[in-house]
Amino acid sequence: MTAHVEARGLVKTFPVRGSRSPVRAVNGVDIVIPRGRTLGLVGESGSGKSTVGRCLLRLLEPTEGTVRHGDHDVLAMRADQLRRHRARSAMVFQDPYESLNPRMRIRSIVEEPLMLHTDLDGRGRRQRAAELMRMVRLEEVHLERFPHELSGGQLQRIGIARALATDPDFLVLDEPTSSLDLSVRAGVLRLLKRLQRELDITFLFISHDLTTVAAMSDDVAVMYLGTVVEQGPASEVLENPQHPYSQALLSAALPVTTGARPVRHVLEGETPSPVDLPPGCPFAPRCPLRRDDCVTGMPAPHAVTEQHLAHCVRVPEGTHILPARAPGDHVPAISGATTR
Ligand SMILES: Nc1ncnc2c1ncn2[C@@H]1O[C@H](COP(=O)(O)OP(=O)(O)OP(=O)(O)O)[C@@H](O)[C@H]1O
Repeated sequence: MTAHVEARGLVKTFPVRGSRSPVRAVNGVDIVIPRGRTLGLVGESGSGKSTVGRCLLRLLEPTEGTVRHGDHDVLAMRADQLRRHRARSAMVFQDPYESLNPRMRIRSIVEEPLMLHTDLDGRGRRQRAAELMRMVRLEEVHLERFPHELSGGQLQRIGIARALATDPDFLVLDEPTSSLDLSVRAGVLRLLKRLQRELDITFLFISHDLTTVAAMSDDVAVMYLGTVVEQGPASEVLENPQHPYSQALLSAALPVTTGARPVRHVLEGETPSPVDLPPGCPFAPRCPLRRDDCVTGMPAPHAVTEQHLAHCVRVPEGTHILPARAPGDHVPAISGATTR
């Protein structure tokens, strides 16, 4: 399938005060999302997921690489082209109480992107705001309220309405349900799915919650320390992870209710600092299957199936499966992997 949104060789560094080495938050990421599909981006906290999302929207300026959206080379756009292009994409943030201005009425929050990116007059904006409220299944009367008068679930629907205001065809959803009560999460996820289907929107769906990612995603990419270590169809990556890091991440998040006793893989040590990246495979220092050639260069992607890539030198040889641990072994604390 042809890409609707695509990044190649994406790198983003941030300067560190008092150090000559920058943080390499994203270190050479390739991503492809076909039109109307969802790529789930998973990985522990600090692995670079949000930075990738912001670079795709050019809310952050990538240090290296290319980003394409539709027919456009996003990074080549001048300021005026970029301003027009911004109407075609948007971001939904984790916490709507933080991301939406508490001093603005909901109407102003929803209509602001229309002011910035369209020529609609006051009447046109009011009509669009009313339409957006219907799309996110909220009553119009909420437009006259302030954020603190709405529940978390209602407010995230406002965040979605605002993101959809200019009729974008690409959304970055950065943990869109993590701050919500369990009881309202499913409703917001169903809403997102319906809107995606009806409006043919492409999603990058960032989440710690692997259950949610499984429910939402067509494809999944697993990030570790600024790189994608594995990506492919969601069912293959989540049910049959190949990269040792993906195996550990997913095993830490196995639902405890499944029949067989889940095998959980222990990872020793801490994730290295993105200021001082290890040579070769970023996971090598913690990988139980590490060998000498893991540190000599970044492993080339190996095609497990046509669409399923794993960046591990052992995968082509079939020696990449982590050994099972004895029952009662310590359960690893891989931050960010949950089944909440
Ligand atoms: N503006 C910034 N300045 C300096 N370092 C940054 C900045 N933004 C992100 N980083 C660093 O880049 C790395 C990746 O961060 P990022 O937020 O993209 O990860 P993440 O996977 O989205 O994490 P989380 O799940 O906690 O949001 C981290 O080490 C983070 O500290």
